[in-house]
Amino acid sequence: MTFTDELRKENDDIYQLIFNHPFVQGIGKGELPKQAVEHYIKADFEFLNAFVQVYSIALSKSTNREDMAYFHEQIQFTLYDEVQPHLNFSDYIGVRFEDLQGHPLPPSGDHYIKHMLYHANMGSLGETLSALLPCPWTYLEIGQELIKKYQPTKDHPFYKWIHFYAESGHETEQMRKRLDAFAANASTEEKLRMKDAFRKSCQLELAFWEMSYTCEEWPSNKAVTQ
Ligand SMILES: Cc1ncc(CO)c(N)n1
Repeated sequence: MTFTDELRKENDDIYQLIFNHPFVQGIGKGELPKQAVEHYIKADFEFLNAFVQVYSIALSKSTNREDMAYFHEQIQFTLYDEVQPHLNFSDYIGVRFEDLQGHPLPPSGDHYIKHMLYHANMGSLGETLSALLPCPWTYLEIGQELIKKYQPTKDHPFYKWIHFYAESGHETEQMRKRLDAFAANASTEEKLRMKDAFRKSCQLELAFWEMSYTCEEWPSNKAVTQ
């Protein structure tokens, strides 16, 4: 069993909670509260900006061209290709994508990007990849699970979103291969840090869906029971 096989197995509890989350099931059913989708897009736009920054930190720590080319490609994918699923969601709520940009991240999303930035700044490249991997991996499996369960046709409102991620296997494969290579040379302590970073990112993926579904806000007189 590879290191990433182990990670997947140890975190199956969180993967299942993600698949069963009402936001994710709502994507499959093609029925979601518009406010939740709006909350998601606003947060995810900022989240993906932070993702690009994390890749850039990783790129700056790379010592060979192959790793540099890899992080460069991933930055391009996030900046240009991942706009498609956002456009699918913004079409659904009938709001221009441009109007959903520049909004501060709610607490769970903020926690998630700071978790990734922490590992990117304080840890090794292996640790950084461990914090990043649940992003492509959980979305790939969400896409695959939703196709299996709902078999969406072209007239499904989230057909493009579901197919985009169900067909993003290359992203996960590439990241797993790199992380497995780093893990092969990592000490026991570093592998423990990698496992901790991976599990917390799985948990923060789940928290991100919940944040969107409940339209989570920073505590204030609006968001706190008086
Ligand atoms: C929060 C989150 N995780 C993963 C992805 C997929 O890259 C995304 N777009 N947003």
